[in-house]
Amino acid sequence: MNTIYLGVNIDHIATLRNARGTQYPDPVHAAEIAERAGADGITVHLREDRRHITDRDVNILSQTINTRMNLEMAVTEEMLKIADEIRPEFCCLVPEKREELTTEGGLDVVANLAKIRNACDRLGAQDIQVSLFIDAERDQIDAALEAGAPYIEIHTGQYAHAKTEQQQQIELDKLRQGIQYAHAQGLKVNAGHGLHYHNVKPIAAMPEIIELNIGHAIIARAAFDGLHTAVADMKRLMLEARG
Ligand SMILES: CC(=O)[C@@H](O)[C@H](O)COP(=O)(O)O
Ligand SMILES: NCC(=O)COP(=O)(O)O
Repeated sequence: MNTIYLGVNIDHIATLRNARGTQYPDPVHAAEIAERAGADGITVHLREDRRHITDRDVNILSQTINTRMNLEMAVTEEMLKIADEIRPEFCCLVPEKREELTTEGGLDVVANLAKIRNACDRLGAQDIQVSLFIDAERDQIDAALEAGAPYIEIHTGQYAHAKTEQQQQIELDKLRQGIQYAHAQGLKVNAGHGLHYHNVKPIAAMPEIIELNIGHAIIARAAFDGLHTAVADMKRLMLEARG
């Protein structure tokens, strides 16, 4: 049975810091604790509005992370230039709307194929592994292949936010079909968004998945149990699910 990796998204450490304009809690410190607790990578979303993670955070993290950085970013010239300067191991291209509370869906690769293919080419030329954050839809998966991305990250938000067990099962089946299809096409498959301690196992059990990127639920749990325990507990659940 193959293993599964945990990318810890530390955005909301920065949300707490920015709430008061203090220097604490520092995402740089959080990354060090998360890695000690078993994180296989650190994910940060540098949003256009810098509502949480800032350019300072990304710059320092790029010099201090011991595992690997997954820089989430919109497909803009500004962000592509930042990725060129930072040279993270991974870039995950995500949709972004200023008014959104959090990411609301996957990238529309079908409608933006030329732009996204160009971004994949530019990032790939800098030896950055590109992942496209998409919904588990065949047309988007096919478009991701056409765009030349080696990875996709399947958006698990619909599953995570399902209101009933029946709807959750429907969303889980959609995810499973999309993940199996993408894997069969030769894509490397990650997943994330809205996963927490009570819904992560069915996703982690899917053998095609390489990595889960999880943030909000871990940072929330850290408020009560501490970040080291929150990360270690999530990693343990994922490995238990994988068997
Ligand atoms: C793409 C995704 O699902 C998250 O990684 C993203 O970072 C969510 O945005 P916030 O972190 O701002 O909630
Ligand atoms: N791409 C998903 C991610 O990095 C974390 O999303 P969430 O767990 O904060 O919803």
